[in-house]
Amino acid sequence: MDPETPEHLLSFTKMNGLGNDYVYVDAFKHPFLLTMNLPHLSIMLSNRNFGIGSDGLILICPPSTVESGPPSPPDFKMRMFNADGSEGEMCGNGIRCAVKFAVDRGIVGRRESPVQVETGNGVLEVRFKMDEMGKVGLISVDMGVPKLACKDIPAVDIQGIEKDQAVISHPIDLNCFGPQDWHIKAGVQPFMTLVSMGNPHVVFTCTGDLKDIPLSVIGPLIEHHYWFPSRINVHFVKFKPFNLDDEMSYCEMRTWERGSGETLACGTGACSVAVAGVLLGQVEY
Ligand SMILES: N[C@@H](CCC[C@H](N)C(=O)O)C(=O)O
Repeated sequence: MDPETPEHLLSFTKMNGLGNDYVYVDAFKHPFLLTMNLPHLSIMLSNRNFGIGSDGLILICPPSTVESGPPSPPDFKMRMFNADGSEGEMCGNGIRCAVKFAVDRGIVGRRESPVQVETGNGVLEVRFKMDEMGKVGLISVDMGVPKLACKDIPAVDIQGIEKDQAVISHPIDLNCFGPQDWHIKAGVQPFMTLVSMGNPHVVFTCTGDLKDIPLSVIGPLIEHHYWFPSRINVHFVKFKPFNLDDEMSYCEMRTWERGSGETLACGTGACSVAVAGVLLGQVEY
C-alpha cells in the first residue's frame, strides 16, 4: 500500500490464495472503516462488474482488548466478509494473505514469525519464512482443532443424530437437495460428513467427474438447507486411491462457499476435506 495515501482515502490491496481472492484493507491505518456498514462495503467492493471484484473483503484490525487474557495480545485481528456481506469466522486462504499484508506494511515485524492472529475461531498461530528476495515466502497456519459435534457445526434436526454426536458418512437422500437425480452423473455418494474449522463445512464424496456436478444449482440449496441454521460451505471431493509409492494422499475438490458461491479454493474447506478423508479412511496419515 502506498504510504502517501491521505487518511480519508481508502487504499486496498487485492490478493489471492490459490485463486480465492479478497480485497484487503488496513483498519489500523483507516480506523473509520470500523464505523462503516461492513457487510454493505463487502457487497459493493466484491461485485465483479461494478466493484473491485472478489470473493469478499478482509480487514486487518487492531486486536480486541481483553481484561484478563493471554500475556501478550495477538498481533492483529482478521475480520472476513463474504461477497454477500455475511461475516465468516475464519478464512484459511485469507489468513495467509493477511499475514503477508501485515508484514509488508510493518504491522508485524519482518522477523516476528510466529504471528498470533485473532479470528472468529480464536487466536491462531501463523509461521512464515522470508524468501531469498527478502519477501514473505512460505506461510503455514495452525488451523486449530476441528470440531465434529452437531451443536458445534451447527446442524439441527438430522434424523437419529443428537446434538453432541458427529455426522460422519451419514446416509441421506440426495434428491432432497435438488432436482431428481442431479447426483447420478458425478457419482455423488448418498452420505454426508460435517466438520467445523470454526466455520461450518459439509463434505460429499464422489466417484465420477466433479465437472458433472451442477454446483450453481445444488450449492445454494445445500447451503440454505434447514439442517444448517448458520448456512454451510459445501464440498464435493474425489479421493484418489492411495498408492504405497505416494508420499501423501491426493484428492480433487469443488467448493460452494457460504456467502460467496463457487470459489477456486477454500483453506478451511481443504482442512475439512482432509479431516473427512481421515474419518472415512480415504486418507493415509
Ligand atoms: N475461503 C475461505 C473461507 C471463507 C469463509 C466462508 N465462505 C464462510 O462463510 O465460512 C477459506 O479459505 O477458508
